[in-house]
Amino acid sequence: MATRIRPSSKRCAVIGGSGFLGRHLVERLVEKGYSVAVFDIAQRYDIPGVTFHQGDLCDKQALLKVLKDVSLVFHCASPSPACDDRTLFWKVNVEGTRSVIQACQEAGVQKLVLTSSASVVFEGADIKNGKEDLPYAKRPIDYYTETKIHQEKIVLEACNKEKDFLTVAIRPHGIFGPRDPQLVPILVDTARKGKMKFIIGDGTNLVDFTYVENVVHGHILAAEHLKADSPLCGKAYHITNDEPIRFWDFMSQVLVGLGYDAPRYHLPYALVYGIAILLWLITSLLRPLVNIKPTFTPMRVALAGTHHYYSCYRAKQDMGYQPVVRLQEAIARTVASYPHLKSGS
Ligand SMILES: NC(=O)c1ccc[n+]([C@@H]2O[C@H](COP(=O)([O-])OP(=O)(O)OC[C@H]3O[C@@H](n4cnc5c(N)ncnc54)[C@H](O)[C@@H]3O)[C@@H](O)[C@H]2O)c1
Ligand SMILES: CC(C)CCC[C@@H](C)[C@H]1CC[C@H]2C3=C(CC[C@]12C)[C@@]1(C)CC[C@H](O)[C@@H](C(=O)O)[C@@H]1CC3
Repeated sequence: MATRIRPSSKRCAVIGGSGFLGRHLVERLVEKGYSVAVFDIAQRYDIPGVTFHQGDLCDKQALLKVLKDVSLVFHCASPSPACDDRTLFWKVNVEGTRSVIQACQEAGVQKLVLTSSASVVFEGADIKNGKEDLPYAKRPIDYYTETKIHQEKIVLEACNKEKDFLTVAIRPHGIFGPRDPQLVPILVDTARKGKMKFIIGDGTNLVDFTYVENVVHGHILAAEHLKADSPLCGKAYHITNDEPIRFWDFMSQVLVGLGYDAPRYHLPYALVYGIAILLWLITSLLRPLVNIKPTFTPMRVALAGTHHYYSCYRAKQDMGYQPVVRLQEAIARTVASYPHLKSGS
């Protein structure tokens, strides 16, 4: 039997490396001297020294070709939560992740770092300083999150020290920063439609928003600390900015920074949540005839009106994690990165 020569521990692949988080991760890995192969359904940029492989992670043979000479894989690919396609979520996040694991094992990859989500434990009720031992949500806030739960379980269960295949899951929450296609663009779009005048609830609910560079830092620390004798094997880790902020203060700071008015008028949480459920029911019934996407979905209202912040004590203890960019600096950098979204532009 031919023995496989172990590739350098600095040869890695980033599945989903063309995305928002993936690209920031690739850039930092290159800065740190890693040689990086990106595997993604799309190529959206070019960086010297990074090889791009266009393909679907559900295609095990295509993945195998890319993974055969890497020792470390980051899996941060997923359909966008906004795409609302249940078949695609299941195919990519669940079945596709199984094919990623098989390809890693067949190719002799030693470490797999999954980007999971803190929302795997969120059911719409307050979470204050939640630890990783909270049970998975029995009623997740949406189907995307349901598939993230399955995905995380599959990856963590695959950790096998005897087979020299180690896995870990990073659970970020509310990632933001330059080039994010989701949080700031949706917020600005909602403000431009005149729908950001209201605060849902009393406005005191605390939430984690995590700057993308801190999330990247957590991923790389996890990869570097993941060893057979380390506590990381088969575990999940919250990675946040460790500075919970009032949801509506965060939204207001971003809006005002971009030249829009901050929301001012309060609406009762239960009322808005009830209306969101009703709208969701009506639009679901009408879907065969017309595809309307409401701005205030039950999921967004739940996220906007409850506490959801998480402890990253475990990451501090096991991998020496500390955020590298503080929240106010992160907000300033983010606002400055969106000149095209400024009011009046
Ligand atoms: N953005 C957040 O707030 C947030 C929070 C917690 C967790 N996450 C997780 O972080 C990861 C990255 O999210 P993001 O915000 O960068 O999303 P993104 O949409 O910017 O990036 C996802 C990337 O995955 C790629 N991809 C999708 N389907 C694929 C497939 N079948 N094969 C290969 N590549 C595929 C896309 O082309 C894209 O480049 C995801 O796993 C997401 O669930 C995101
Ligand atoms: C219409 C307004 C009330 C809100 C406008 C901003 C929202 C679009 C974002 C505020 C919190 C964001 C968020 C996510 C998507 C965008 C928001 C709802 C996620 C659900 C995206 C998927 C991640 O896995 C979740 C996570 O656990 O980090 C995000 C949670 C926060």
